[in-house]
Amino acid sequence: MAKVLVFIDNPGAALKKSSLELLTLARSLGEPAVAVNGELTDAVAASFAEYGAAAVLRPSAQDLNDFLVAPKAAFLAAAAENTGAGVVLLDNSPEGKEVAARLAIRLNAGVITDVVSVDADGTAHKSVLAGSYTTACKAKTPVSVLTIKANNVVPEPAAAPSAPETVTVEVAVGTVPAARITAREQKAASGRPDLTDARVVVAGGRGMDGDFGPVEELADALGAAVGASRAATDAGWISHDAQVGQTGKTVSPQLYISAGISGAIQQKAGMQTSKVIVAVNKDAESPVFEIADFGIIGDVFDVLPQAAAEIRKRKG
Ligand SMILES: Cc1cc2nc3c(=O)[nH]c(=O)nc-3n(C[C@H](O)[C@H](O)[C@H](O)COP(=O)(O)OP(=O)(O)OC[C@H]3O[C@@H](n4cnc5c(N)ncnc54)[C@H](O)[C@@H]3O)c2cc1C
Repeated sequence: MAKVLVFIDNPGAALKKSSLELLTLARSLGEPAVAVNGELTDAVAASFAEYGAAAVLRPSAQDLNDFLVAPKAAFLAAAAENTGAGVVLLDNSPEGKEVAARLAIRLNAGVITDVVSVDADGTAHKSVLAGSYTTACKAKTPVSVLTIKANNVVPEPAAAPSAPETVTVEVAVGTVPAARITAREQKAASGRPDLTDARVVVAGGRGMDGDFGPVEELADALGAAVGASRAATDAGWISHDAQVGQTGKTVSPQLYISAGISGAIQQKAGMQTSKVIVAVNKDAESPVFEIADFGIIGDVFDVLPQAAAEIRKRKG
């Protein structure tokens, strides 16, 4: 059976849904093992067993978080060699992609990013050129490194839990050329889900005219993350972190509500793999309606508050 290695970086107190998705995908491709950096809580270890991991690999060095990505790639390369993995799966975050690239160089492996699904034979599917094409691609190398977009796999525990063995992997951090982190500042938490992992995203554009209140109100009614077009972030109405699109974040939620956004190709590039797209725009000719599953021709300042009120009412 093919060996599949999943990289989980600093899982925290409990595994994120995107990590459970990686473990579920790994099981569909072969026998999964997990390389974990950072603290490993009992709850996280229990999830590894629940999701059928055969082994949990830990770095010998405890200070990987003191550096930028290079030592993490070194750890993962050693873990891949230890397990004989033919496929390595990482999340599709900017850091995940950078680790993937460095890992691929170390393993002489093909790397495919922005993957939305993987066939049993290792063929990966992704959309390219600002979402204009969907492609199927397969690495020709013995090892392939894939970064997987969140929200494209339904997390499912294994039929029977495993009893993963714990393996310590030697990582000589001192021999890896790496930049040391000298200071960190915690970002204020919004209380909303992370944009790239969220199951529901409510995004606003220039049509919000400087007032993101209705977007935030609807997002909170739905337990959603808040996104934005570049027009809105460039105008300073909301932080650049919220930008969705070619030069912003790529999201793939179950539901994407687009409010006062025209649907330019650079915006579509970041959200068109969403499962259901609902567009609210007062211009019936707006290109966003070409990709929307449901369209509401109306003013965001009428539609969004009504939707939020109705959702709150139904939630009780
Ligand atoms: C290299 C490059 C990279 C880019 N990267 C990105 C990116 O990552 N993400 C991104 O989003 N853009 C990106 N852009 C910009 C992109 O081309 C568009 O300019 C941008 O997406 C437009 O944002 P918008 O839809 O909010 O604004 P507009 O195109 O101005 O659309 C506003 C929409 O709101 C509607 N509207 C106005 N008032 C209301 C109202 N009261 N109620 C309902 N609807 C209303 C209008 O009918 C219109 O359709 C990039 C551009 C370039 C050149």
